Amino acid sequence: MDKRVILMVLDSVGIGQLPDSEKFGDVGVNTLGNIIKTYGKINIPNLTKMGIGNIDGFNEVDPVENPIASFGKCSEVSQGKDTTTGHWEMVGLRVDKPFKTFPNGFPKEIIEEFESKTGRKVVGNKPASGTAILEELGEHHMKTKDVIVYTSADSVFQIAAHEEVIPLEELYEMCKIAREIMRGDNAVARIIARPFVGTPGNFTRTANRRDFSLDPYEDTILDNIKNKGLDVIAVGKIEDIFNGKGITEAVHTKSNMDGVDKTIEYIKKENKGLIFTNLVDFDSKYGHRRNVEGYKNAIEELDARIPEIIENMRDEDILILTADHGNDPTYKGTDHTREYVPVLIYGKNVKSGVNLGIRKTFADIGATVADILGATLPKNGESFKSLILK
Ligand SMILES: O=P(O)(O)O[C@H]1O[C@H](CO)[C@@H](O)[C@H]1O
Ligand SMILES: [Mn+2]
Ligand SMILES: [Mn+2]
Repeated sequence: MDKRVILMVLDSVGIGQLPDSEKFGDVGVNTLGNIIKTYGKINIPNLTKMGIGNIDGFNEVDPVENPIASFGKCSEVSQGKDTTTGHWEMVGLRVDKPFKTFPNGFPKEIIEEFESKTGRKVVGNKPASGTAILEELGEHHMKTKDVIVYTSADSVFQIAAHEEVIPLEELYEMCKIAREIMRGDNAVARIIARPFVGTPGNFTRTANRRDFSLDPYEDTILDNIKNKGLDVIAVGKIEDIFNGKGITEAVHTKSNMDGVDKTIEYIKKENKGLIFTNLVDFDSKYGHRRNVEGYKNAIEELDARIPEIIENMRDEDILILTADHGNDPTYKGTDHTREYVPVLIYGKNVKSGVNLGIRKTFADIGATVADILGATLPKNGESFKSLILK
């Protein structure tokens, strides 16, 4: 049987400050570590067995004697701490020039162009937390049908609209118009549709969020794997993060647990190559909301599903758990945090207990995946396949 890799990104589950985190305004950040510290201990027996506590410098979980996985952590070299940057680096691209951000909102000309092309007026136009801005402007939007445009510390142009006020299709259409406007000098990493429902004081965002990314500017290992005739199956927001480039099949998800379900469904199916999953609730539902308890519960909930993932794997399958940046819910503000990400690799054909140390770049993961699948290696990153395969 062909080898298959299941690469699962636990969105924002970082494991501690990088040497350059201070430059990003992040001191003492440690998403998983600080959550554990808040409670003394959390219930993650499976991550513990895999060796999360054996990772160099991650001291919030006690190391185990015989971890069932190989373990390590990766540094981010790209100049950013957002989802796009993290995932692109992971598959072999380096983002040397940070994506453009708009800390004072978007220039007047951009808003005017957007208004004239969409036929809708804009309110907001500033950096904001997505839930706070609904409290502030949701009611106004419902009365006037003006759309709420906002940004954040990330390179994003976000459009919020009530699903019963503006049909989803129109919202997605507006995102496509914004995507065309926000290119060249104004190339934001993502345009994001933020539909919501409910009544003033009780608004909730729905799972119909869509991200409209830029194309990765070069081929990644996803293209290399696809070009070999293998499957590249995207679960959750992976398809959006790469704007579909290098992906052969995709499914969107409603929640972390739905993401795990759909990943397991694909593990059970006949396919070969890569199953690439992103579990975004950690980040969007808990990290940005600075909801420590919610984040802790979400990690415990994921941990509890690990045995089921493993039981469904074929002998040739290789599972990699990692993350794309941090989002420490105990830290000030509501933004991502610059952190190391964990790497845990498990499979019947993978050696257990190998310490992969501190890898210089997330791209080591992509290089290793390409190497395992016999695809062209990325320009960046060093494969550690020879260290881990039996
Ligand atoms: O506050 P919300 O809308 O969840 O925004 C968060 O989600 C967006 C994309 O990750 C970023 O802007 C981030 O700040
Ligand atoms: Mn992310
Ligand atoms: Mn985020």
